[in-house]
Amino acid sequence: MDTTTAISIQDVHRRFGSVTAVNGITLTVTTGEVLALLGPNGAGKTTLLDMVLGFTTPSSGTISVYGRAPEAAARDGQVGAVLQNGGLLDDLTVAETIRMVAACHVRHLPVAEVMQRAGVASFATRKVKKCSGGQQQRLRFALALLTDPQLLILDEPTAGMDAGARREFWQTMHAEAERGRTIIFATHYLREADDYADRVVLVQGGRVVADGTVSEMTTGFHRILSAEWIGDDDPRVWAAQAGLSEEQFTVEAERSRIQITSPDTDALAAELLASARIRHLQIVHPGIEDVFFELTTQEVPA
Ligand SMILES: Nc1ncnc2c1ncn2[C@@H]1O[C@H](COP(=O)(O)OP(=O)(O)OP(=O)(O)O)[C@@H](O)[C@H]1O
Repeated sequence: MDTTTAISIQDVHRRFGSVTAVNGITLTVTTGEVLALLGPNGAGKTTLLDMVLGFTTPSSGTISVYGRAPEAAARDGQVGAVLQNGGLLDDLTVAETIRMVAACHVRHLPVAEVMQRAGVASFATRKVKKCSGGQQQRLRFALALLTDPQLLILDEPTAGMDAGARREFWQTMHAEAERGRTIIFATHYLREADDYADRVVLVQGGRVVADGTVSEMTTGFHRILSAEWIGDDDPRVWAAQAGLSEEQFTVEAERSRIQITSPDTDALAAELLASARIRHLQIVHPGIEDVFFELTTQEVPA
C-alpha cells in the first residue's frame, strides 16, 4: 500500500435523481495534509465528504481511504468526523456523552485525555442542551478524536461560532495537525481556509475549479498598482501607449493618482519608476476572496 496517500478519489460522480451533486472529482490527499474544501452552498462538499466517510457510495468512480473501502476505514476508527448536525443527546452531560461513545469502541484514547485535547474539560459536567453552539462543536470534535484517527473530517466545524471561539477551535486543530494527522475541512469562511490549510480545493457545481496553495491560486491573478503620477506627460496617453484598457487604468484627483489593474504590475511599475513618472508606489495582491469570487462566478461547463 502507498503509505503517503490518505485518500484517493478517482472520477467520482454522485447523482440524486436529476441532481448531480458531485460531477467527476479526482483528488489525492497526502498523509499529514490539512486540506480545506471551499465552495458556495450546494457545491457538493458535504456529498463528497459523506462518500469519504462511507455514508453514501459514488454513483460511479472510486474512493479509497488508506487503501481501503471508506466504510472499512471508518469502522476501524481510522477516520473521525465532526459533522454539521451530528446527533447529540440533550440530557447527557459532556463527560457522559464522551464516556458513552467511548464504550461503543473496542479501542479508544483515555476519556480524560480526549477531553483535555478537545478543550471540553472546563464544561465537562454541563448538559449538552446548556452548551453553546461552539461548545457542542468542541464536544463533537472530542468524539471524533476518541479512536485516535489518522484522518479527521470536519464539515463546517466552526459554523455558529463567534470569531474568538473559531480562533480557539483552530488552535486546537492546529495542534492535532502537528501530530501528523490528515485533516480535511469544509468551510464557507475563506479566511479559515487561507489561515489554516496547506492546500485549498475550490469546488463548484460538483467539480474542482481550483486546487493548490493560496499563493499558487493568487499567482496569475490581477494585481492592483496605485501610485502618484509625477510625470510631465498625460497619464492617459501613457496608458493608451502601454495598451491598457479603460477598465484597467483609472486616474483620479486632478491626474495625480493612478490605478492600474493587471497581472503584470511588476513590469509596469519598473517602467514607470525608471522613467520617473510615479512615486509612492503600492502594489496590492489579490486575496483568496478575489480568487474565490472570480472562480465561483464563472460558468461551469456542462
Ligand atoms: N440526499 C439528497 N437528495 C437530493 N439532493 C441532494 C441530496 N444531498 C445533496 N443533494 C443536492 O446536491 C447538491 C450538493 O449538496 P451538498 O450538500 O453536497 O453541497 P455543499 O457544498 O455541502 O453545500 P453547503 O455549503 O450548503 O452545505 C445540492 O444541490 C443538494 O441539494
